[in-house]
Parts: sequence; C-alpha cells; structure tokens
Amino acid sequence: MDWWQKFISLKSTEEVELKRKKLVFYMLSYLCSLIILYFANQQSGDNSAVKVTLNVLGIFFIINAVLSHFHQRFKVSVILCSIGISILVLYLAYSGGNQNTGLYWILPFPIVYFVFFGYFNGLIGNILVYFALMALLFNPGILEATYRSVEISRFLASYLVAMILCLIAEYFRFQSYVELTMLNFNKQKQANTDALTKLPNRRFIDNILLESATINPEKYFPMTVVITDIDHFKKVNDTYGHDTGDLALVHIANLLKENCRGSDIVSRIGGEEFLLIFPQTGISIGLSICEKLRQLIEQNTITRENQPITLTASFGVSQALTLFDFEQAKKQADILMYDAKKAGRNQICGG
Ligand SMILES: Nc1nc2c(ncn2[C@@H]2O[C@H](COP(=O)(O)OP(=O)(O)OP(=O)(O)O)[C@@H](O)[C@H]2O)c(=O)[nH]1
Repeated sequence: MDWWQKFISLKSTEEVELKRKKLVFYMLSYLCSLIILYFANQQSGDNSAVKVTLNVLGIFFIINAVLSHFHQRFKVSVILCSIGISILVLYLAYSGGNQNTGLYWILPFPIVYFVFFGYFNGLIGNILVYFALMALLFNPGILEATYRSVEISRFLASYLVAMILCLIAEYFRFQSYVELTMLNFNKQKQANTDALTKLPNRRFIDNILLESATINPEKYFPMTVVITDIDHFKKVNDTYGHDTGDLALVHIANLLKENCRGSDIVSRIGGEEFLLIFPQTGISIGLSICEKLRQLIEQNTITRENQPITLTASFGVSQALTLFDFEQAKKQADILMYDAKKAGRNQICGG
C-alpha cells in the first residue's frame, strides 16, 4: 500500500460537502416550513383537513431541523425530512390543497431528493414518488380532489422534466466534486512527498504525522526516532556526478523503505538525511533494526559503469515516550548521528 494512503484524509473535502448538505437542509427545512405554515393559515380557505395537515407537517419540519442541531445523526434527520416531504407531496396531490392548486406546489420538490441523497439515490426517491403520484392520479376514485385529465398529464410531464433537469445538474455537480477531491488529494500528496525518492518529506512529519499522533498517541508511543545520514555523500557526487548521487539517494531510500515494517515511517528530511520513526517500538528493538539497516546499506552496493560503489550511513537513535518528547527525541537523534560521524561513520549511536 502507498504510504500516503494510510494518512491521506479526504476529510477536508468531505467536511466541506457535509457542511453544504447541512446548510441546504437547514435552509430548506426552516424556509419551507415557514411557507407551509403561511399557506396553512392564510391560504387554505375553509378546508380544515388541509389546514391541519399542513400545520402538522410545517411544525414537524421545524422540530426535525431543530433536533438535528442537538444530535449527531444528521442522516436520520434527512431521511425523516424526506419522508415528511413525500407525505406532503402525496397529500397535496390527493387533496388538491387549496382550490385544486396542489399539483403546482409539488413541482419544486424533485430537487430536494437530489440535494439530500445525491444523483443516484435521489433519482430512486424521485421515481418512487413519481410512481406513487401516477397511482394516485390515475385512480380518481380514491382522490379527494378532482383534476381534468389534461391537467394530470401536464403535471406528470412537468414533474418528469423537472426531475431530468435536476438529475443532470446533480450528476455533473457530483462529478466536479469528485474531480476537485482528487485534485486536492494529489496536491496534498505532492506537497508532502519528496520528489526524488517519493518518500514522505519534512512537511509530512511536521504536519500530518504530528496531527495523527496527537489524535491517536497510543498508535505511536513509545517510539524510536532515528536520524540517518549517508557518509561522505559529497564524494559520491564529486566523483561520479550528481545523477549517480541521485541514484544513490533513491537506492538508500528504497532499501530503508523495503526493510522497515509497513507501520514505520521512512522520510527524507534533508539532502542525504533520513528520519525514521518506529512506532510502538522500544529503544533496544529500534537499535537492532538500525543495525540491520546499517549492514544492508553497506552490503548492497550500487553499480555505475560496472563499478560497484559502496555506501555507508551513520545513525543516531533516540526514543520518545510521549508526543511532548518527540521534538527533543529528534534533536537528540541528530546529535547522536553526528557523534556516530565523529566516531568514524558507518555506525550507530544511541540509547
Ligand atoms: N545528488 C544529490 N546530492 C545531494 C542532494 N541533496 C544534497 N546533496 C549533496 O549531499 C552532499 C552532502 O554533503 P555533506 O553535508 O558535506 O556531507 P557528506 O559528504 O555526506 O559527509 P558526512 O555527512 O560528514 O559523511 C552535498 O554535496 C549536497 O550537494 C540531492 O538531492 N541529490
């Protein structure tokens, strides 16, 4: 699995999308219920059944929206609201509302199902309501209202057109949401990846990793923190050229990555400097992993023009028991790495 996938969160775009849905839900709930209550009490004439039903539904939409501010189950509120809307739509068709104008007031509703449920589930919801309306309207015997057949066919055709237009709009809105999400994902990935070795970079450590460790410290601590630096790397560049230097960096990066666990973090934080993090690992195990890595680097030469080039690296190993120790552990590992250099390179200092 790509290292990034464990950390990538589409959280930011998903949160924006959820915020949009919530705002639409609240606006629709409060605005529609006010309109419904206005019609219930000012425009429903003498029809007391219409008055009562509209008042009940209007109050239901308000209570449902208010309650949703206090619990975490937003989806439940949306489903309840949609059930209320379906009842309202069918009741308007059945009763004719005030002076048989009910059908006109149904036409704005197809969009609500798409806004709440997306293009696919919204379409299913709309089709169900459409068939229920057809079943009602083509059975005049069960209706309280009386409609001319031309009125019914015009209404059903307009509902269908409204449904198709909303479907097109919602489908392409969703596609652009997916594209923007991927764009955001790729930009985040790019910003947190070292271009040469494809390892996580310093920005990743300072932002994303620390955020993850703050949220789930038990996943990380106690941790071993390692700084490793390739020895005499300048000589590699000077002797074989910058391209070979790059090749050597990629080689070491792959070697470190392939020989650490999936949960370990291997990052490139400077020119020829790598920061390794071994989560939930005590210092003694950390030291033995580093010894294995040190030997692997020494043994796995790279070849240039059929000539083997031996690389070695120096390691500074420290540990962080909690998040508060992390920065200090990094500094300590850096100091220890320089101690390893001073002591002759190709060795590990730590404890
Ligand atoms: N090819 C290549 N070289 C790099 C890159 N980043 C840094 N370097 C080189 O890495 C070298 C690091 O040299 P020094 O800091 O003197 O360290 P060193 O030669 O490894 O010596 P010690 O660390 O003391 O063993 C410099 O020559 C940098 O130009 C890179 O992305 N590609």
